Amino acid sequence: MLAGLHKSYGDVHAVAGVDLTIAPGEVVALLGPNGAGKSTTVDMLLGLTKPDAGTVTVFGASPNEAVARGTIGAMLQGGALLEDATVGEIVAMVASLHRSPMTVAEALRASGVDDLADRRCTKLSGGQKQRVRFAVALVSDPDLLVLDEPTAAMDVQSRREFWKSMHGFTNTGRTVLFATHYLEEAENYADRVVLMRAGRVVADGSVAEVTSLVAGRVIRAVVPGATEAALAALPGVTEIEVRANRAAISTGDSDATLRTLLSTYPQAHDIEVTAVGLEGAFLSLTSDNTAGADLS
Ligand SMILES: Nc1ncnc2c1ncn2[C@@H]1O[C@H](COP(=O)(O)OP(=O)(O)OP(=O)(O)O)[C@@H](O)[C@H]1O
Repeated sequence: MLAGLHKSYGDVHAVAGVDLTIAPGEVVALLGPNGAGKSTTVDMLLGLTKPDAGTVTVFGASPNEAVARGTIGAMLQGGALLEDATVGEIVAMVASLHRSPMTVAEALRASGVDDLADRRCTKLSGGQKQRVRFAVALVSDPDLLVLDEPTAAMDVQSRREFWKSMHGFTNTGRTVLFATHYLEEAENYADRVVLMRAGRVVADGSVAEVTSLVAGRVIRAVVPGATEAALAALPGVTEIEVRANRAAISTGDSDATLRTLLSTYPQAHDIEVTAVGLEGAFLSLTSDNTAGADLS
């Protein structure tokens, strides 16, 4: 779907060779630190930005054709809403631009704003505005929904409700690509995670696959008498962090590390071993000294 995409802004190579094929029905989370190139990728997918090189195909058509046919619905960061119109009027106006839209009532219900139909957009909270943008994205009854940080302005409760609405949409077998900074949203709602850094895809797979790219576990313990250098020399250790008197020992082989730790420092206590989660994988794979890893 996205092949060999490149986009530069002056000296900034915002997207530096992205290839991504998304199968119908997949729910894909696009993750990456600020400036990784997520929004630029989304903008090219929607035909809002022209790539310097590479191609974008959406269900066999160009992005502009797909948007015109209503096969893509998009919800962008801070997309403008007509201030003087009511929620119902805005959704109806967008519906009128499409050939086979949902009814306005359906779109409002599916995005959880049916009680706000008569409210003017100036009178909406940030989270409510996001849900109206969601209704606008849904009303064409798209096969692919593209969302750029959809829950950015929402509180915890609104986010939960938003994802409940989304679930109703994805249950019907539609495809979704969403960019997010909330790792738990990727963990909870995506079938697949695409992690970007500096304009490239550095990991692509299920949450379990991406997490397992960062081999290892973290052993936390109080180890009286041990120096940082001595702990770093234990087998399998990749990183050491000591805070107060507690060491966090990252390791690619927690069994070997722990065996040697206990035989060398039998006085070690308060020992905890935890797996590196998606957050650990995210931090490790997007840090400056990491080479790319692609599971696809
Ligand atoms: N219109 C533009 N003009 C100049 N530089 C741009 C433009 N749009 C994006 N960039 C630059 O391209 C790079 C990628 O930006 P992009 O917005 O795609 O990242 P992102 O991953 O979406 O970041 P964020 O998480 O902060 O939204 C950044 O360095 C950004 O400053």
